[in-house]
Amino acid sequence: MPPTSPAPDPAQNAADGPFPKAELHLHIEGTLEPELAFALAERNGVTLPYATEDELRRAYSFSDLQSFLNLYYALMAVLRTEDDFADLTHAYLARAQAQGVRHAEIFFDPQAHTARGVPVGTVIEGLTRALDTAEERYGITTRLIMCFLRDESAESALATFEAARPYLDRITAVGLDSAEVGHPPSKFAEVYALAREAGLKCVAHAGEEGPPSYVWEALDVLGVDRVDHGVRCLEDEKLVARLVADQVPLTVCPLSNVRLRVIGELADHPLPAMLEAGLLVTVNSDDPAYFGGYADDNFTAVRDALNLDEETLRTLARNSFRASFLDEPTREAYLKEVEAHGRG
Ligand code: HPA
Ligand SMILES: [Zn+2]
Repeated sequence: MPPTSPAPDPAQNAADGPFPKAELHLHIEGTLEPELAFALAERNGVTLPYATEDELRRAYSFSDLQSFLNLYYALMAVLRTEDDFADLTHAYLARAQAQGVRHAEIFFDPQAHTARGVPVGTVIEGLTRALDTAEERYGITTRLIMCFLRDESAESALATFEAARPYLDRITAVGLDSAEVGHPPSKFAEVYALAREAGLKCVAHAGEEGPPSYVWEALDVLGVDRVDHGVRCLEDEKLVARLVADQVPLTVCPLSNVRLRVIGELADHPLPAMLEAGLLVTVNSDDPAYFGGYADDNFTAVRDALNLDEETLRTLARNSFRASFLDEPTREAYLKEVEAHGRG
């Protein structure tokens, strides 16, 4: 099946097109667009509880993180084979390319698939088959981040890590996602220690719906290299000081924050205050098929809602590469592209 065609917005940014950027907070399962969901459902003989793509789209109205997760996990029923995961990834890469994404560090949720009888090897082989073509076909370098579902047990995370051991050479980092409140980072101290011992980087969702104490735990118990979301850090002055002092990157997802009601309106988003405080903030799309926009759609939305100027967008683009897990020469090459963008 060919990847779905990208839907670029020609009005974006100036004549130079979208800023070159890295996407650091992107759940590949959250890029499953309704048309691909229906196509895969048909291919795999899966019946979706929605008659049409429009009916499915009408379900994209969320009251909080859990209400989104319920649909996110339900739709994954259509992802069964290596081809499915490869097609999903090609569709994302084509869209990302049109949005100026030059580097993508991509989350996946193995437990959401193994729980349905899809082996972790099928998932990783499918994803990496597409990712192995990404540089040549789309001009995008990539990394893969394996996430543990925090509302599952610590034992399940450990078993997942062991099942993925044969594939660790394809994986750059581990992450932590799903329902946050009631599932603090410290629950996963043991599996994060194993991941670090195996030479992996560590990230974790914290401070999206959960309190600042979860961000402290992600830093001090899990030893994360980046915090995903982290917007609730602003409730704790000492935490902000720590994040600034150590320049711990925060992968903020503005359209996601509004759709999941973490923030009232985009115009009230604390992104400018976070930049002003000296935090190493990046802008990302999280689950773009569900939240109304891919990487540059998020850049454009915050620019318009918060009146950000070109130099602030350049800072966000620069931060995205600074916060990435790229090797230094590649990072420097991308940073040069950011500086040159829009300057003839
Ligand atoms: O925004 C998110 N938060 C937590 N878990 C998730 N899994 C997919 N998206 C998210
Ligand atoms: Zn996320």
